Amino acid sequence: MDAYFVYADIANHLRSAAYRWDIDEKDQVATTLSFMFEKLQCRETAACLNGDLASVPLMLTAEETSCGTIGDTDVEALRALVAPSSFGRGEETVYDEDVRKGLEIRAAQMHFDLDHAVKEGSTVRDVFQSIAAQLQLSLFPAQPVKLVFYKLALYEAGGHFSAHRDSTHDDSHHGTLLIGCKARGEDPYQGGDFLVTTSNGEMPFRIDEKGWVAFYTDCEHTVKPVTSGTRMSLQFDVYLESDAVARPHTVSCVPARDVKEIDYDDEGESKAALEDSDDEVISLGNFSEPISDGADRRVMPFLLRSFVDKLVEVLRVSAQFIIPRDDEGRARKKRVRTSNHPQTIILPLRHLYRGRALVSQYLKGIDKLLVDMLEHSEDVSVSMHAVIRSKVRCDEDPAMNSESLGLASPDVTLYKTIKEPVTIVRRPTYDRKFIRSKPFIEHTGNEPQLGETQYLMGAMFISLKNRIVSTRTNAVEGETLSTASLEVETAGHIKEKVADAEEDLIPGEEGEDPKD
Ligand SMILES: O=C(O)CCC(=O)C(=O)O
Ligand SMILES: [Fe+2]
Repeated sequence: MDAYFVYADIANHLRSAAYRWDIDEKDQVATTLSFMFEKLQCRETAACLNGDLASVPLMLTAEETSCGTIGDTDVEALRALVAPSSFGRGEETVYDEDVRKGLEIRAAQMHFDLDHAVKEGSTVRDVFQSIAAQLQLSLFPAQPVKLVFYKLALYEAGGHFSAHRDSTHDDSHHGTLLIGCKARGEDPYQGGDFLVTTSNGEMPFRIDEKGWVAFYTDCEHTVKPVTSGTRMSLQFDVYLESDAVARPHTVSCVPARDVKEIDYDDEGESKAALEDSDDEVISLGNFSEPISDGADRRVMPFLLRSFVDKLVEVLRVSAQFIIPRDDEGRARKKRVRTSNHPQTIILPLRHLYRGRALVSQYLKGIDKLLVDMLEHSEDVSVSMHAVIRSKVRCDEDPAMNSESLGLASPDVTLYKTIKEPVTIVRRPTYDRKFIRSKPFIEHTGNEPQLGETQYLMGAMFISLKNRIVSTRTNAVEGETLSTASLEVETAGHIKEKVADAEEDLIPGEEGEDPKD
């Protein structure tokens, strides 16, 4: 059954089928967990109409003059500054019109006059501030949000950019914001559709001067070929950091908020988001995401809570070592092993994180909501690590086939094999794309050699905190312990082990697709 795997003591028992824990009836509860995990959906894009954007002037830095506004852009003035757009392929910077055909102007050559009044009583600064506040509510709840101008992109007929993820420019960089510009004296561009692929499906947008679109940096997106006209977009990087960190080209920064301040109604929409803003909200709120099949699947806060409750239940059911107590509550000396059920649950992170950004302050979407809830849980402890899963395939001798699970080091090799049994909760429609994989040994020479693939992902490790779980009657190897307490010895040993390794860990890495 694919929904859920257990790996046990793999290093020492590579070929032992006995250590594979298949799901049978008693494991229904864990299977349920996998389906519940799948149901946890969270928005990964946000978009909003904002009538004030059109009157924001675009300033050319060298001349200190404007080249019109977002709603009426002097394309001829921009043409003197444009350069062809490259993209990143692995470590290289590449020009390849099959992947990307477009022009751009870098942030150093343009800026915004933040004090300019767009209408009575409100300035360009206020316009960006309102966008940053809405991004915080919709994509980055309670996290500090900073908007930093990155570039202007210009596509003419034939221009396009095939599916890619945006390059991240720092560990704190987690989103992209786009605002379209209208070319002066031209009809609106044709073609040039903008598609964002989220883990909830594909979302189409039109990039124009009427509003803004934002998405997490690891969401793949595509600019379809422009068929006529001039398509321009202003691109901003979204950093999760306060204004104590100085960054050139910053246009706005909203500070972190106390999580408790965010007040979600029963629909999972943030009430504040709707009250604070005059803008027409297309999609706001942290828990809902209209998806492309037309269904409006919503993740209510209670779904998240019941998922965490179920996690705790599974861990309790799996509690492996129990210390029977006598009537005075003293632990009996001998520990009785009742099962080899895993005491650690591994939840793969849904998003990608670079370098050392695998920390709760930088998590995105459902990852962030889950970690926040787990960190506040009285029942479980949570830590995050890069996990590597290796599959070894031996065509000569299929009995040699094996899989192992371990912690990854910065060079994406196995750092430490996880020997304890663990449960990995996989979504039934789990998407490989979010995990980097590489075949690293080929069949070579005359000798048969193992073929091996590694998958790397960021994951949460969850285990019960050390505590008395319950006082109840429990059968232990046929013996009935009346008034016995069950004390669960947690999988803390995994956590300690990981703590030694922590310094050198690299989390879920980005793939090698075209990036910008
Ligand atoms: O212009 C756009 O809509 C976005 C372009 C883009 O994805 C990029 O330049 O990375
Ligand atoms: Fe992009």
